[in-house]
Amino acid sequence: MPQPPSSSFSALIDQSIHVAEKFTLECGMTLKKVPVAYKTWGSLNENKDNVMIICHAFTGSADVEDWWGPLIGRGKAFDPSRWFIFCANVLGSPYGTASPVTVDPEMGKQYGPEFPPTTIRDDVRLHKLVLDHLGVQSVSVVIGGSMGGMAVLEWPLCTPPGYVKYIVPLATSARHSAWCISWGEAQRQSIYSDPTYNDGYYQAQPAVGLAAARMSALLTYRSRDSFEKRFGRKSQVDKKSQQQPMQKLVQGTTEEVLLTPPSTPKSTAHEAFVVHNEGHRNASSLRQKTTPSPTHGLLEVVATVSVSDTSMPTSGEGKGVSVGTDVRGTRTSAHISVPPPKPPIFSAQSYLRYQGDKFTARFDANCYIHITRKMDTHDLARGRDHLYLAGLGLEGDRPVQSSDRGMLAPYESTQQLTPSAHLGDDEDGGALGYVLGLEPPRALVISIATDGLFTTTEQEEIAEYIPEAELVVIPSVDGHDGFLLEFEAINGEVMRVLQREFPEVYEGDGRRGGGGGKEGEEGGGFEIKKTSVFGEAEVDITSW
Ligand SMILES: N[C@@H](CCO)C(=O)O
Repeated sequence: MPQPPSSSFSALIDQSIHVAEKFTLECGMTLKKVPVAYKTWGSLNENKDNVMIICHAFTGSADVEDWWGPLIGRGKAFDPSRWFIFCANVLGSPYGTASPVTVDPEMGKQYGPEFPPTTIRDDVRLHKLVLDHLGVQSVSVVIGGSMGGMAVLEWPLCTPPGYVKYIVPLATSARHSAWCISWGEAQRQSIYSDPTYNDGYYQAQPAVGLAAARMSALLTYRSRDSFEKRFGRKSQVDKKSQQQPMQKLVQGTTEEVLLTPPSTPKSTAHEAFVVHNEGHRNASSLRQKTTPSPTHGLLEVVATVSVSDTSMPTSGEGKGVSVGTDVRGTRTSAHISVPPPKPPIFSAQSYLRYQGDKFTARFDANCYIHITRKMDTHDLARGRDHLYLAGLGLEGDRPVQSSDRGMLAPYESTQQLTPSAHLGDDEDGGALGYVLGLEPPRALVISIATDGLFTTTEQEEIAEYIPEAELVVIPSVDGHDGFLLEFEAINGEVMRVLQREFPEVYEGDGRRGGGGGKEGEEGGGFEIKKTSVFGEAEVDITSW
């Protein structure tokens, strides 16, 4: 099987690669020659402790400028003139760190579906090796949202006490909820159901399944009201989105697949078939289909909707189509005197398809499966119940040691599935509350008010058990992705706590020079200046 370079996706990013000679994962497997992709901005101070770690979300990368760009710059929350900012790509992501698209140095071929399972804790331990390599002595603050927020919560627990001084988790949870686990499962099933997936041993990206997964994921990242406000029942008149071939990623090159079924109706039944399958992206199976029976009966339903509901968008080519009702009350076939109507395309539908295509050009299906499973393992109390018991004096007299904090907590499937005590079961929050109590004090926990994926209740739980933590709920119509879009509000909140917690860092004008893309840039506004490749910011929301 021809192998693409492992950098086929990561080549998009100007980043550094550190290679760890070997790394043992929580699952017990040892990876050799492990690439870790990372980016830094600013420079280390003399004490090598002015360190700000930023943790990326599910499909993000080490390129913070791409997805949180408006937060970086002089006078902003991520100020490279004051901070040494570090962001590393997670295991399993296609953007440079070891993943299913990486070539296994021992086998000489991509890991593919054989890439071993990894956890958020593995990411933290691996990224700390890079910080050690860079000479970092301790970390002032760790900030990140969604999956990045999971890592934020794990950093202080997977490193020696005091190594991390402060944390800002956004739009995240102390453990992955049943709701999130279920969405991940549904999205994996979309990928598995693509006939080209081939158990993960594909040469060409199973783009149809991956696009479907991204479409449903995207809906969980937004909100009902944001879609209503943006799209309503508008039609999509741009023919591009209906007719443009979808690009399939094939080992770094692209091939085209027809998006739409044959468009010349041979009969009214055939037209119904075409309308029925509008948007069905598996063009090859459509080509193999036999013409459906004219008595199929679907035409009536579809044609009636097209012409009797005047609020339905149409391409404008359906004028003159009439649908009658005979004396027995049975619908008759559409009377086609002019070219038949194209299936109606709502703007909202078209946007989803656009997002699906955009995503398959930048992400890998095996990586998608891998990272959703990684998030499923997230539970701060997993394997740490003994800390809680020791705290209650129920596990002998052994004092809690730093090595207990989960740095190499055993990972077994049974443990992964063992629920920790539920918050609220005990007044003290049980094991999870106890573990949250080990986090650095005064954390700023940020929630997006309309987040239906990682709900405000989950951030309330985090804030309740971290000593003296503060919860800020940011109003936003955008749902979960608000953490990638509400730049000004997030910047203000993060700046406020950083100046309070690290007054010494804000003395003077800040340093100039050193490495870092936006070193000299003054704060400026928070408008989106460029459409993010990896994040959700779009300059022109109508450009698709
Ligand atoms: N929309 C973002 C956040 C998900 O939590 C992503 O795709 O990574």
